[in-house]
Formats: sequence, C-alpha cells, structure tokens
Amino acid sequence: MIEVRNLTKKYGDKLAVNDISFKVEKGEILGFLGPNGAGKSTTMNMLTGYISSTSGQVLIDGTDILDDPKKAKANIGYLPEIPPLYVDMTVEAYLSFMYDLKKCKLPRRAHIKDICSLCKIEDVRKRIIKNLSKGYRQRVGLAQALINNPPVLILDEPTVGLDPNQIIEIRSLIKKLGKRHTVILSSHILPEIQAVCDRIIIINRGVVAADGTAEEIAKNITNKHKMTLRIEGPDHTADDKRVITEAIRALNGVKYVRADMEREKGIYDYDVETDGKTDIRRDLNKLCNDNGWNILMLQLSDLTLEDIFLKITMDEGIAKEDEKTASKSKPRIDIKVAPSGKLRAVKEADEEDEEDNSILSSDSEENNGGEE
Ligand SMILES: Nc1ncnc2c1ncn2[C@@H]1O[C@H](COP(=O)(O)OP(=O)(O)OP(=O)(O)O)[C@@H](O)[C@H]1O
Repeated sequence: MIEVRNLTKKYGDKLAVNDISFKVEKGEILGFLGPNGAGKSTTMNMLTGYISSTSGQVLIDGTDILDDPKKAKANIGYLPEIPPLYVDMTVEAYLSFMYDLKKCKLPRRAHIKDICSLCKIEDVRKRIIKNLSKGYRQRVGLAQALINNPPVLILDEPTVGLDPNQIIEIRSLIKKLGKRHTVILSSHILPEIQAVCDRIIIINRGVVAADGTAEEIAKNITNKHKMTLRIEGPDHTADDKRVITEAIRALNGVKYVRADMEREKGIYDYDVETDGKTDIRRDLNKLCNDNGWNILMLQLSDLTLEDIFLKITMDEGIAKEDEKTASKSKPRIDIKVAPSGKLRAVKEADEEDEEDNSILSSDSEENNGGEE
C-alpha cells in the first residue's frame, strides 16, 4: 500500500533523511519511532507530499506522490502533530468544509455523522473548536483525516498532550481504524507503539535503524546478547561450575559469564552475555558435547521493549568506545525512554552517543466538551 524507495531529504547541507526504504502492507499498523531530530516528521511530510524529497520515491497504492500528487493524496488521511483546525468554526462546519475540500462523494450528512460517531465527537458537533479540550480537538483532527475514507492514515504523535483516559480512547480508536486502513503512527512512546502497532520502524539520524515486530526485534537482540544456560557437569560438584564457567568465557564472542544458583544437586545456571555480533549457540553446544556436559536448558533473555531499547542504546555506547578508531560513523539506535516497542536488527556496526528521555506528557481536559 505504501512503498518508500531510497528516500532522501537534505535541508541545505543537513542530511535529515538518508536513503530510507520500507513498505507498509494493506491493513498494517506501523509504528514509527525515533528520538528528536531523527527524521520522523521529515519522513511523514514526504510521505504525505507536504514536502518534496531530494531523491527517492514514495508510492501510495502504486502512485508516486510527486508524479501524481492529487491521486496519491486522495488515498491519504493525515493527522499532523498539531491538528490543522479552523478553531473559530464549529466542529460540524469544519468537517463539512473538509468534506468539500477533499471532494468527498459519500452522502454528506450521514457520512459526517458516522465519522463523528466513530471519533466520539457527536456531543460537541455544534461547539466552536477553540472552546474544546485538547482531547476533543485531537479527535476532531482525526475526524478530518478520516473524512474522505482514505485507505492510508498517517498519524503524527496522535496522543501527545492527552490525559491517560484520552490516550486509551485514541489508541483503541486507532486499533479499530487499523482494521480498515493502513496506518502509520509516529510516536515517542514505546508502550503506545507496543499496544497499537503490528510492526515498528525505528529511525535514527535519518536512517532506518530497526524494522520488524517487537518479537522479532526482541529475538534478534536477545538471541545475540544474553542467555541463561543450565549445564550438567560430569561430577555434580562446585568444581564443575568453575571449569564450565571458564570454558564458556573462553568462547569467541563471550563478554561475560556468571554462574548463578545451584538449581539441582551440583547443577548450576550460567548467565552469559555476548558481544552482540556473535551467535555462540553452536560453539556452546560443541563445547558441551566435546566435554560430555549436558545442556539442560537454554533460555534467551526475555526483555521488555524498553529493556531492548535501553540495551541497544547501551551497546551503542560500548560500540562507540570500540569504534573510536573506525573511520566514518554510522547511525545508531537511540531511543527516548518512556516505558517501552519492536524491530528487526538492521543495526549495523553503528556508533556513538547521546540518549534522550522521552516524556509521556499528560494534559487534563479543562473543558470537558459534550454539554451544550
Ligand atoms: N526546515 C528545516 N530546515 C533545516 N533543517 C531541518 C528542517 N526541518 C528539520 N530539520 C532538521 O532535520 C533533522 C530531522 O528533523 P525532523 O523534524 O524530521 O526530526 P523528528 O524525528 O521529527 O524530530 P522530533 O521528534 O523532535 O519532532 C533535524 O536535525 C532537524 O533539525
């Protein structure tokens, strides 16, 4: 439904988006994550045809957004971070105006009524937008994005500034919309992405740093980094523990080994961490086979999305130290830390610096719309 091919955007010398490619299938809800300045809004703006790309292509249902913007844009409903509202209009007048602007063909009254019902703004239809609370305004913004019943919905930070109840409502609405629309949702908030999205793309410094489901990301990352093993040595003694720990430590790619509790008589668990680049499982198996040890359990660490992001960020820190001598740096995953999400480790021999801490801001509704 959406195809992005080698998309690049430069603002003067500033490379904001650097050769990104991805596809979003019909009916998929894609979460778009990244720290401040990563290039999310720039990408969203190119996807919606709001700004042009320096190079590359955006295809919406096969139509190039720059070659035939009218046709491509007819397929898109866009809710920017700040909803584009005419605040002196009533909700109804505004939606009717948007209906005309988007040349909607569906029966006007019935359609606007349906959209209002879907977005739960029926009770404020006759109110002036500027008098509505932030949550209601956000829903009116969503209603305008839906007005021409577009197959693609692009939502930029749709829950920013909402209170927790409003956040839950908007999330469940997006989930519902995802059944009939292809949705791209940009957010800083990991739990939001986890709750709503089928798949996540993390963009960092203008490149796609990760792409996949939370499970895939977790698997890729945890597989490579951390596992717990239960190994039975020949003698069931503490000496087994020492020999096994040292032998694992000597494997290529192992960074850290610690013998944990004695789980069965003379049998210990071992926490093992690797360098993140080497998959040690086969070597480990061979080591145990050669020595006549039995692997009774091998468990990859079960990390939350937040753990994974933190882990990636921390590993980037380590990579930075390792790669000081490397010539040119590549982008790294860098996440704003609010509680937690998912991806494919497109993570390369990345590098350096900074973390951000994202904030889940919450505004309470002052004017609780609804009553007239
Ligand atoms: N009009 C512009 N002119 C020059 N540089 C720009 C312009 N718009 C964005 N940039 C730069 O491009 C980079 C990407 O910005 P962008 O707004 O796309 O990031 P973002 O991921 O949306 O960040 P945020 O989460 O803070 O909104 C940033 O370094 C930003 O400063």
